Amino acid sequence: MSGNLASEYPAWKKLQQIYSSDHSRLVLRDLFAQDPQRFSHFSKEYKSPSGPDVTFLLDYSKNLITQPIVDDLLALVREAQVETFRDKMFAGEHINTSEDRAVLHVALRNFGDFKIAEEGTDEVDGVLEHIKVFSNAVRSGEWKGYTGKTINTIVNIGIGGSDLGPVMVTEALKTYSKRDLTAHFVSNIDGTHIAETLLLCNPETTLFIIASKTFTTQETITNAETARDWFLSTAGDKAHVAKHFVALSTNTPAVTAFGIAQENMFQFWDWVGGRYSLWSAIGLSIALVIGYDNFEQLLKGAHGMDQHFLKTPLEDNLPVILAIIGIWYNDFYGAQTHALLPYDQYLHKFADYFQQGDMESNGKSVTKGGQRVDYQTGPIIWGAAGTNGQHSFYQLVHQGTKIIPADFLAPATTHNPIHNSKHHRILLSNFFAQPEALAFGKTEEEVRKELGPGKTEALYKSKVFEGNKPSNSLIFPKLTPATLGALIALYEHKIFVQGVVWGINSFDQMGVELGKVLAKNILAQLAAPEDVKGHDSSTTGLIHYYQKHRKE
Ligand SMILES: O=P(O)(O)OC[C@H]1O[C@@H](O)[C@H](O)[C@@H](O)[C@@H]1O
Repeated sequence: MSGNLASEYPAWKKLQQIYSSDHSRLVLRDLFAQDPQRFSHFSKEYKSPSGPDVTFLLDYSKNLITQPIVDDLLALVREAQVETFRDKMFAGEHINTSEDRAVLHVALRNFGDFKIAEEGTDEVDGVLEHIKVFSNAVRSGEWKGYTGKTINTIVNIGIGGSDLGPVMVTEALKTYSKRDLTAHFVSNIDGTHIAETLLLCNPETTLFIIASKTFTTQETITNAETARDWFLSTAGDKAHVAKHFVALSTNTPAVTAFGIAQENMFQFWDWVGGRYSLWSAIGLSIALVIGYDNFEQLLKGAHGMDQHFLKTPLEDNLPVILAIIGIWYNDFYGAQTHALLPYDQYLHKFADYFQQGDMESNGKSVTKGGQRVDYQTGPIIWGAAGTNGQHSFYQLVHQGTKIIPADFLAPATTHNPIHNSKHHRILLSNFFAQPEALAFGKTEEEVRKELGPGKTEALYKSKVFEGNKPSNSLIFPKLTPATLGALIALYEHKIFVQGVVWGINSFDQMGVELGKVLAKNILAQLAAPEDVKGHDSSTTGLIHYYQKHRKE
């Protein structure tokens, strides 16, 4: 986030030369054969420096790297002054320059360690206490609806960062959830989303959580108004709203104008980016679902990773290692995407979550200094829970023409050891097998030996796996709240490091604005064909078709 062009760093130029001269020699079969200790050279075990016990193993040996390449990538990190910018972030400096804001999601999980001078950071504990008291009251049944009944359903209405984090975490930690409290998440402006959800709700026992940092987001406010109308159509008296609607926001006047009392508002601050907000009041639905103590464990697990990121030398710093490996493929190998492949059904929303986390952060093409970059920035993030992906897109990952770096993640122990853990052993055998198959493939010689003579040349060729497909493997003992917190923070900081190296601002999101403005303009023109003005022929034609065929 220095604003420099990454391509001007000496280490960048050196890495380009290394790629040109050496990449054909970077063959995993050979690299493993040459160094029997490769696994121990390129794997690290994380142990949380404080708080709850969190540990995991990151194996990055199946990457197209050597120690000199790692050293040059670390030199790049130094030249980009990543450590300086990291320290600025933790100190509360306004590193989000375009919006003149601090970037302080780390302050939301700072159990007293870091000194941060920014307005609002001293209010964090108070909001956590509010979350604790409120979530305990709802979960215990002490909080009653307007007819005196206990709340058994919550509906979080929010979008983007005010939705994806709570969705991902409540799914990931479902095993810790209060099973008699059902949680729904409504995000889409498509009326289908709220309509289908309301069919499952009883106004007497439902709590709506309106989650919006700005409290101006069209989707969220429209869905919230619809929910309020639906509620009032049964409850009648507006005074009952107080028992059934709470808000999570930085915008007190807008929350009050909506009709939510200030005591039912959970505050956060402009230094919390939407996609980094699950640790803030936006996490209220998480605390309701898994309980406040587990929510706090999540925060503490993340805090441990913050300390690791802040204090560990670069060569042992796990977010830095993930970041440099990503840069190596993204910028030198020309990889377009990065797959997140958790072998854990509970993590089935992990890739969706980091689609926003990574792509909204690093999907930029201008440096902080305003220069157009002449290299690739953020990768396309995608993925699915294993083993489902194996039966759909892995074909392309194994034998397609693209290089697709991937992270495989799995717990050693499952929360559901059914059938004597048979399921889990099968799952993990796949978790181990896929990176192995990707890295080492199957040669033509091996195929010929296996099939024997007399087959067509085409068949021999089609069964070859070229291998040399890179991946990281990350294995942890069990998916606990603290472990999940550490994993999320690991990826958050990876995104940070990459953003600094690329010289971009990872903390604004100007790219989401244009479409919103155009949609607002078009919304005002939808009534009649003669209102449709100022568009290209394609957009005009599409709107006219809609106007001709709609039935409202
Ligand atoms: O929480 P809000 O203000 O309703 O914003 C929701 C989302 O709105 C989007 O426009 C932003 O790109 C996201 O970053 C944000 O998370």
